[in-house]
Amino acid sequence: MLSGSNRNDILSVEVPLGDRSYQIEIGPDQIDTFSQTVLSTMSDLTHVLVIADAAIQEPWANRLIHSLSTSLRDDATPLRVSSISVPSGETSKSISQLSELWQWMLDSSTDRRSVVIAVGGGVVGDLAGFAAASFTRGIRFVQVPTTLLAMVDSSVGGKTGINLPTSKNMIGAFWQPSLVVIDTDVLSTLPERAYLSGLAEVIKYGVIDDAEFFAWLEANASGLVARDDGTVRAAIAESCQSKARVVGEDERETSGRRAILNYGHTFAHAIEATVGYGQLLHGEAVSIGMQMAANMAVDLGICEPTLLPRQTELIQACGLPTTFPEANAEAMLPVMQRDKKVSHGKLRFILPERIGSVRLVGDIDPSSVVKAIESCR
Ligand SMILES: NC(=O)c1ccc[n+]([C@@H]2O[C@H](COP(=O)([O-])OP(=O)(O)OC[C@H]3O[C@@H](n4cnc5c(N)ncnc54)[C@H](O)[C@@H]3O)[C@@H](O)[C@H]2O)c1
Ligand SMILES: O=C(O)C(=O)C[C@@H](O)[C@H](O)[C@H](O)COP(=O)(O)O
Ligand SMILES: [Zn+2]
Repeated sequence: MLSGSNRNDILSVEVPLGDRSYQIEIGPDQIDTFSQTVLSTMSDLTHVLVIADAAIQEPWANRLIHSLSTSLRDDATPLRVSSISVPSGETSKSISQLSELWQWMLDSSTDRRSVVIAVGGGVVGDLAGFAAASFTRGIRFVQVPTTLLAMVDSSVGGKTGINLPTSKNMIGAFWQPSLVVIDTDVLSTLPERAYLSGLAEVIKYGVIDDAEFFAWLEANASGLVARDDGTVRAAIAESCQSKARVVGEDERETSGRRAILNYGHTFAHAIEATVGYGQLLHGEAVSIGMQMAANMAVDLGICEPTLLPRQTELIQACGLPTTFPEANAEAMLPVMQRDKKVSHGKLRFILPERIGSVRLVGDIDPSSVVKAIESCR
């Protein structure tokens, strides 16, 4: 773990994807020197398109834009910088918002050498990433995540996209960023609820992939909730390492390995869609979804008995929900039928066997699904 490192250290994690490999730079004080980092990765850069969450335009996006517009390239010419802000919240992952971005990109004379810079949480990262993936069939993009959730999960791995009214992330593309810059200082303005939401995906890595990390989280939950600097950076680095490893093994979720990152998500996405996007934050829905999945695994007799109480205790210690009284199995089931893991019309779930190990389980009777949902009401 990284807990002993100096505050000013920048830690680099590589996402290993052959000639599309990229770095994740993790550490403080990176916004004001952002242009140097980008130009050292993309020396041919002439035009950047900054797409930012409206809530963080001031101060973070404006500081990053200042860094870009005041720097010169090797040949002493300035970068051309265009910028736009996107309304905060899940409802911006929509076709109408995407369409606005496409028009703006066209009006800004975007060409194949332009680069999109996504500055925000998972909403802006997914939306701007898909705008980059689709405009002129794909231009480069850089992720600058500003929520904990985006730092530990959504900015890494290249899943980009938007929602349909009843289906999360149903339209999108695998489109890898060229670089991910995680400036941990930006977390200082993140509201409590959004911060805690990110801890759900951190806990997920412990359950799916790393029992030692899970035990570390149990021992450090209070430091994480209190945003202790070293503890937070260690959790981000460990999470990025887990995600980079899994994505490197199965970039497009074809072998089944990457599907483990979907632990709790079949339930979570159905909750988000049925209660209305934005009512619950993604991480809150994932916490409840992981509880439903663990209950299902216990019910099917495939799960070691201490997992559920340990997972419950850690989720609660991180200030996240473990129950959801409004969960409506009747409404959720048809939405779950459109989950991307459905195969031959059958639902498949990532279920835990023990802390640090999960597997993809198919052919589950709908009555077990209903029981799992009701176990968390
Ligand atoms: N692509 C992937 O692999 C992947 C992985 C996980 C989640 N996701 C997606 O990510 C989305 C959730 O992301 P999120 O939790 O970051 O939500 P979000 O992007 O909606 O951000 C949460 C809130 O924090 C605000 N905010 C962002 N940064 C801030 C800062 N530094 N200071 C103050 N306020 C700030 C935003 O305005 C918003 O209100 C969901 O759509 C989910 O489906 C995608
Ligand atoms: O990167 C992945 O793979 C994930 O599944 C990460 C999830 O945390 C994330 O919420 C993702 O957007 C879900 O993707 P989907 O394919 O189930 O829509
Ligand atoms: Zn998720």
